[in-house]
Amino acid sequence: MASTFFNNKARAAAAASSSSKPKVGEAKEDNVRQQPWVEKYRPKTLDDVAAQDHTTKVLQRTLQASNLPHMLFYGPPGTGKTSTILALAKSLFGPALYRSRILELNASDERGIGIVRDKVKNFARAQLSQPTGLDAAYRAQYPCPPFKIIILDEADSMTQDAQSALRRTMEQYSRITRFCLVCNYVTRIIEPLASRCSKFRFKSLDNSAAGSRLENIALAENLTLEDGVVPTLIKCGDGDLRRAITYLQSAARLVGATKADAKQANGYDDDEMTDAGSASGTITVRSIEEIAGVIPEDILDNLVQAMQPKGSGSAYDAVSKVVTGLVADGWSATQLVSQLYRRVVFTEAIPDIQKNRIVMAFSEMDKRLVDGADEHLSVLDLTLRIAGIMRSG
Ligand SMILES: Nc1ncnc2c1ncn2[C@@H]1O[C@H](COP(=O)(O)OP(=O)(O)OP(=O)(O)O)[C@@H](O)[C@H]1O
Repeated sequence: MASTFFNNKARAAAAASSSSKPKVGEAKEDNVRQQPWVEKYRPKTLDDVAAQDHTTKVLQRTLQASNLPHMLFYGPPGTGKTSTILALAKSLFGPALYRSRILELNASDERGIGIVRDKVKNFARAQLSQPTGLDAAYRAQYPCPPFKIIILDEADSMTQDAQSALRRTMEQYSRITRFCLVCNYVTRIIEPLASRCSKFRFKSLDNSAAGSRLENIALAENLTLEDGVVPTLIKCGDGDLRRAITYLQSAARLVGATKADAKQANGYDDDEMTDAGSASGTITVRSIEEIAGVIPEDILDNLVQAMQPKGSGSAYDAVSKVVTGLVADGWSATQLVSQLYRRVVFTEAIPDIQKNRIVMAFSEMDKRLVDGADEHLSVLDLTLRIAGIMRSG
């Protein structure tokens, strides 16, 4: 099973590193190495934000005018929403004022009505302290406008009551406090709140923007990539750059583990790394797919084959056998649903009228899985329903 494989690798890497004595400077280097790359390569300025040109252009203008409206950033995960508001806030206030002028609440904070009445309101109404000790050069670089910013990340997970309570606070203290709501699903933000904000839509990164970002990271980290790794990362990331970067870092760790194993087994020290060591340092397409939990095409072929109409008999035995095997091998139901979706919906072989019903079955299954239904039963139900639809002609 994929996860066991990686756990063993991770254990081997940990064992290898704990048995060797750290050299001077290694601990610090390790900290840098272990820092999540999504943070390390988070855009620092608006110019660094890739593929959201319209949004960054408008925000550059507000930056020059130093006057922000309340804002609502929405769009798919990992497309730069949080990075953009953080970069904007840093450009407005600089390091000296950033902490006192920004309140950032994210999904790990409780965001019921209590927190809006308490933490958010208290910060929103607090008078601005006059910045002291900022020299002319600092003021020339950072506009330091006379307001604070409250960033509510994942605002779509706020309760309706909490969102309603926010309306009044937004209005009452707008002179000294601006809000930036960040969310994936704009429809989950109540209309009176949305209408108080300027809306900015973030789109999934196109392949070339995501690809060049990933290539730059690989270059900066001195990684060797097999042909096809970047397109595979883009495919597995599915428009989410955060996910693609995380897969790349996991694969690089695995390569690190392989090098450590090789060094330990062969007794080489750092300066004596051989060709064998560097060859094992190449990141492969398969390693990315393993990390992403991508189900190999031949396994998916078997499932699709079992679902095909054959004579008048039931598909149950054939489908159930493949699904039981998939579950026993530990493949995630969500992954299976997403790969199967692409297979079934993009094929020409199924008529549109059937696809219509199949898509309905997928959407119901997606909801069930999000609600925590049993994975085995859900996948079995979905695949049998699709088989039934295909048989019904
Ligand atoms: N447009 C982008 N330009 C450059 N880097 C990006 C971009 N989008 C995402 N990234 C990378 O992905 C990481 C995550 O991005 P970010 O947190 O801004 O996404 P998000 O849209 O706020 O996601 P979520 O909706 O899940 O909160 C960043 O640290 C950065 O490395």
